[in-house]
This record gives sequence, structure tokens and C-alpha cells, in this order.
Amino acid sequence: MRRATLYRYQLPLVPGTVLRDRRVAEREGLLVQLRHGAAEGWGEVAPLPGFSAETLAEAQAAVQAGLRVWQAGGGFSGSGVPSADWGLSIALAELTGTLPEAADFTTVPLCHGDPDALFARLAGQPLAKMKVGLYEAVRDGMLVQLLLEALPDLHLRLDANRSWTPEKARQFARYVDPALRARIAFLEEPCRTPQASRAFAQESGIPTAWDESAREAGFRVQAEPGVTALVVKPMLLGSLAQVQARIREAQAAGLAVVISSSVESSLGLTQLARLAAWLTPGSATGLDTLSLMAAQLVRPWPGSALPLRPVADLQEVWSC
Ligand SMILES: O=C(O)CCC(=O)C1=CC=C[C@@H](O)[C@@H]1C(=O)O
Ligand SMILES: [Mg+2]
Repeated sequence: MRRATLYRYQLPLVPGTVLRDRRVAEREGLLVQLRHGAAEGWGEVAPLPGFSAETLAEAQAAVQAGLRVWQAGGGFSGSGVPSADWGLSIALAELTGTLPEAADFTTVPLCHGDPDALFARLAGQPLAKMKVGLYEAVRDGMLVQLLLEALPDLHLRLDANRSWTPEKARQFARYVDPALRARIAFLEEPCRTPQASRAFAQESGIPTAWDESAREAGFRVQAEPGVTALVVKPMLLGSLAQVQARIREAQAAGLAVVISSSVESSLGLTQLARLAAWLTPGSATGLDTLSLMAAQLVRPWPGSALPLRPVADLQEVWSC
């Protein structure tokens, strides 16, 4: 007998959390629980406001339609709603044992805050990710220069979320010594258009990684000068099969693939750590977003001191 249950969650985010120019106070989503005989599988469905095209209500409707088909003995057929397809397909992969248990919990620290706190946090780290583009480009360039100069073992991943005009990007680069730029592993989406980002990468020697561009219609994974990596956020992309296909294409084109968070709960993040160990071994993940939350959900992330909310605390919203 097949059974499916949907739970709704709300997790407070630390005050001041900003996602694409907006302050966000809490993260909302659904957990899917599938049961078939003694087997169980979980998945998370949590469209990310400002990044996902669908609302949570639309995702819930798509998941329920998929679950009704599955419960009646059918297979998984994608709905085209990325968060619904990801959550349902990963729950099925867990149920059937397709998603291996082994996980890679070492992730690249995501850094915010004032420069002094950053120095203390990054001393001894080989690799860290820093947001740029939130303040003046010149300030970002000076901070990157300071960090790379002061911490000679540090490499950086940067992310501008498409904030810069070509001129702003040049202002940033002007403040980073050409000799230090080799320690910038990549800069995600420096400019407002992919064409401008490509041109900036070639002009500055700072490699680009695609994130937002990879979710646009017409995007093709390909080897191109100045582009070194592809960021994959499964919650924004779609089913496990779509995620696997995207990773395979990128690897075949010689791009590094970084499995990255869409600010999932600890349950979703631990599944992404398992996905990374399975499909992108050796590529450091971008999953350091649990510290934005006030609690963990159902499954703990190893080493996190945040309180864990058990299934019993969740609100059941639907079952079949
Ligand atoms: O990729 C990482 O290292 C962490 C996740 C991360 O940076 C992001 C997650 C979700 C939305 C954005 O704020 C941001 C990104 O743009 O990649
Ligand atoms: Mg990004």
C-alpha cells in the first residue's frame, strides 16, 4: 500500500537575512513523506521567493497531483514546476534506495559581515564564498584585495548576482591585483547580462560561473572562454533526472559543477550533501545556509547546534 503525506513548515530566518534585495523573515515550504510497505522517502518542496517562478501554493497543487498518480500505482511524471518535481523525485529516489546514503558535509563557508569578523572566520580556510555587489563595487574590490593579501592560503568564490554594469565590474577589478586574481576560483554572474559577464571574464582574467543564466530559456551548457563552473540549485531546476542530465552535460563540457543551496531546511540540505557525494564528488558544495535559520528540521546537519524540530511538530496539510 502506498501512502503520501504533506507537511507544511515555517522556519524563522536570522534577522536581516536578505535574498535578492529583499529582507526575508522566514522560510516556508513543504515536506513530502512517501511510504510503501516498510520503505520510506522524504523530499522538500520550497520555492525560493525572488528566485523561483512558482508560488508555494502552485507547487503544492503540482505535488498533490503527482502524489495522487503515484498513490494509485503510477510512476513519476514531471509537472514542469521545478520545486514540486525536485521534492517528489528526490523522495522517490530515497524510497527506492536510488539516492545513496553517503554524504559530503564539508561545504564552502558563506561569508557576510564586517571585515574584522571575516578575517577571524577565514584564517586557515582554503576556500570561502563571499557575496559582492551589495555595496559599492570599489569597496568590494578593496575587501577582496585585503582578504587575499592577508590570508595567502585563501581562495575565494564570489557571487555578484548580476548586480554590476560593465563599468562597475571594471571598478571592482581595478582594486584587485592581477597577481591575486588567480585565487578567485570564480565570480558568479558579475554583470546584468551573460554577454557582459563573458566579456568581463575575458578582460579581467576572473573566471565566471553561471547560476541565474543557467535557469533562463535558451541557456546551453557549453565550454566557453572565461567560464569555469556551473552552479546547480536543484530546487530551482527540477526533477532528479533533470538535475542529473544538467550535471552530466556540464561535466562533459569540462565545467566544474557546484551543488548549491536554495536555502532549504536541514532535511533538504542533507539530501543535497548526499547528491553531491554521489554526482559531483570532489567538487566543494555551496550548502552553507543553515546558519541563516533558527532551527533544523527532522534531520540534523552534522555539527549544527541549532535545535531540531521533529516530525511531530509539523503541521500535516494533506495526505492520500
Ligand atoms: O552557493 C552557495 O555557496 C550558498 C548559497 C547561495 O549563495 C545562494 C543561495 C540562494 C540564493 C542566493 O542568495 C545565493 C546565490 O545566488 O547563489
Ligand atoms: Mg549565485
